[in-house]
Amino acid sequence: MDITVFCSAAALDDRYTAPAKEFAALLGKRGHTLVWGGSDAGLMGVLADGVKEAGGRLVGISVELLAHKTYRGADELVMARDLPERKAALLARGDAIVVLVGGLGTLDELTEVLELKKHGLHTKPVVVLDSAGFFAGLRSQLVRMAAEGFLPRPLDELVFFAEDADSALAYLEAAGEASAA
Ligand SMILES: C/C(=C\CNc1ncnc2c1ncn2[C@@H]1O[C@H](COP(=O)(O)O)[C@@H](O)[C@H]1O)CO
Repeated sequence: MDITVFCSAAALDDRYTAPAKEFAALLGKRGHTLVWGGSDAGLMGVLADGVKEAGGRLVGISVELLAHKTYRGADELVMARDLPERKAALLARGDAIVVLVGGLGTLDELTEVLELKKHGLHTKPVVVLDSAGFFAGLRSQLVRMAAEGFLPRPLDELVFFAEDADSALAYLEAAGEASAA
């Protein structure tokens, strides 16, 4: 599968880098392709290094504004003109979306992907890898939205919260097999 990953561009401690490395190693070993923002910054760089070391393929979708932070070892690099074009390309290139810990950029990417899915504009599986309980607050906000009628579809149709890398990838692989059947 081609798996689009959104995650932090910040340098983070081991609570967050260890699960990202574990996910990257599994992704590469199982023959998947990483599609990501094409940067070597922070967790984005850690993820790309991990996938590369594990023998996976890398497709970077960067943007002119951030060209100076482009990761050097990608198998394919696409340069978008602006951030909206890049976000659309990141969604279009992946068979599935995974979100690792991140800040406002990652949150913006996640909410856009969920909003588009809510409207039926894509049907790709979306997995949030909830390392160290980082997404507990967001998850409880989404549960409240669902319980109080703010969402037109069940929350579990929109997003799956995974506790670890193994269950994140298992969910995606099962979803990929189901859509191929
Ligand atoms: C210019 C610097 C770092 C480069 N920054 C980025 N490079 C590539 N992609 C980025 C960068 N910053 C944000 N993004 C996108 O948003 C997500 C990360 O944002 P967050 O706020 O850190 O969560 C990520 O998925 C990217 O697609 C500094 O030297």
